Amino acid sequence: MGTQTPLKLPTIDFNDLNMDDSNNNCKWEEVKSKVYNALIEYGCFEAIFDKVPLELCKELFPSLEELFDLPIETKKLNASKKPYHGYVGQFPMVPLYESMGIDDANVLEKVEAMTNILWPNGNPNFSKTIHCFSEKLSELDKIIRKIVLESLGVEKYLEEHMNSTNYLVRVMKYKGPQTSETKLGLSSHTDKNVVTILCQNQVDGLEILTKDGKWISFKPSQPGTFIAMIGDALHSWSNGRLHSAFHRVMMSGNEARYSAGLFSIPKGGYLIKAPQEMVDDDHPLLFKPYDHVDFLNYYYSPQGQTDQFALRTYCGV
Ligand SMILES: O=C(O)CCC(=O)C(=O)O
Ligand SMILES: [Fe+2]
Repeated sequence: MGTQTPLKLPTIDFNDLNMDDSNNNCKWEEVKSKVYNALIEYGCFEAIFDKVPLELCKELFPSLEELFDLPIETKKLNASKKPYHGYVGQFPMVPLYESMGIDDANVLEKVEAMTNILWPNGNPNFSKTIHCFSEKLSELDKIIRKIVLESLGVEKYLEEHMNSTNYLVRVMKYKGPQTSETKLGLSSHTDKNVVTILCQNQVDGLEILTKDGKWISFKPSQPGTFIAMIGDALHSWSNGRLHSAFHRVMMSGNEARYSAGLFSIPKGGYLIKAPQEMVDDDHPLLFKPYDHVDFLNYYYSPQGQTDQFALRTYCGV
């Protein structure tokens, strides 16, 4: 009996690639085809992107440790009206998990305002690190979205598409379960936003479900890489062409896992609607137009929280 090669996500190198490279540039075309194929097949891929330098990631994780070491009463000051945009933790189902969020983290003043709530005596290093991380990583978000729209042949909507979102940085801590047994860190879900780009410390745990039902354990191919993932908003906008993958976090051992993600999120009031070019006889419309914030109200309701296919229930045709 032969041994099976473990499943692995595609790794795509974005170094030396710029937004304005799109006209007749070989590297752009090569990356474009890899990205599009990965998003159809897996809904995600590993990205090498040195505009966020390794040194910045090395500064980020100690900052996150400092953040999550704050007293619980302080962490709760990271409040938001939107679910999962502020402090989340102490859930009986996933006791290892905690997360915090910073809206518009690409805007320095917004980060500073949150930092000053958490550290009344200030923490300029924290603000600088989070702001720099989101500002630089938002370039990768924009490259990916431009590639997606070009690949779908609908780049004429690029400006509207880019203007329809905000950025949230969410940072996560998963305690080590202190056993050799594997424990659930974060339940299986699809992201609801447009694109998510994540990085992690040296502790693995993220798993991605393939279309044929196999879990891939994500192992970065080198330190400082990212995983980029499509959320339901882009799945529905592309009328199902791009896959939004179920994923979860499984934890074992003693060490805590820290991760940070940049989420591009549709603005409230903007109607997510597959362009007419995405709909034809072979691709009948899958979802009625919907507002992301209204959909989240359903998703975070008691019924929505037990609904694996919440978007389909909410606005499936
Ligand atoms: O921590 C991770 O790697 C995954 C986090 C995640 O899936 C999420 O925040 O939606
Ligand atoms: Fe997720």
